[in-house]
Amino acid sequence: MSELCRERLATQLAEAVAEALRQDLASQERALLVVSGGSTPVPFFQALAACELPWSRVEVTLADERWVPPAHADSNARLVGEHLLKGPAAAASFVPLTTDDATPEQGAEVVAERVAGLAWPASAVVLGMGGDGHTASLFPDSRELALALSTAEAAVAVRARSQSQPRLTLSADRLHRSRRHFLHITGGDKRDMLVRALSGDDVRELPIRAFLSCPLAIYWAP
Ligand SMILES: O=C(O)[C@H](O)[C@@H](O)[C@H](O)[C@H](O)COP(=O)(O)O
Repeated sequence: MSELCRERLATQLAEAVAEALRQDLASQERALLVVSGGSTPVPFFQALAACELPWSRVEVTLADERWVPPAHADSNARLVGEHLLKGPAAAASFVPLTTDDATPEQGAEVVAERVAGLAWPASAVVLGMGGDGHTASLFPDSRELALALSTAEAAVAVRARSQSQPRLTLSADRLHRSRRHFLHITGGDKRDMLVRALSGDDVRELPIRAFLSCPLAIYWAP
């Protein structure tokens, strides 16, 4: 049952995001979509790839990335390439968050400049959430969390004990620069975490809270 619910949720989210892009493309030449990685988005990516859009006018980038080569199994760029940028959607302009530098600290400035040049404000930012209340790579156990929550820079290198790889995340400020925000989560544990996040305001404890004070379309299925 939950599988069917999650498929329907993914389709509904894809239709909402496609409509957001269409609305903005009616009045601007290019539109930006920011998506998250992980496992939850896969059916959403597949449903969105099937949507009718002027994909050549759509820019796609990530809310965050693991600092691994694009061909690595853990790469979010690889995930987007395998599930979203297929068929007509392959005409979209994908902007990765990694460079050839050995560390995200070395590559962060170049990535920040690359990201800053996109069609902000985004038409849509689609966030996920981890079981620890993180979103993008804004991790409660990261020493760089305070910086990522406060900087005006577009991208920040982050490391977290809970994560096996260093990361590059868009800053909270940059992720807020969108006309629409969506949160895509599934299952009881994430529902419970969202309830907990909604009942407090300490962003450093649960970074998803940084996005609970703006309009947020929550797409949740069991
Ligand atoms: O790079 C990542 O992993 C994501 O951007 C991350 O923020 C993700 O949205 C959450 O960790 C939820 O991941 P799942 O969908 O796999 O639970």
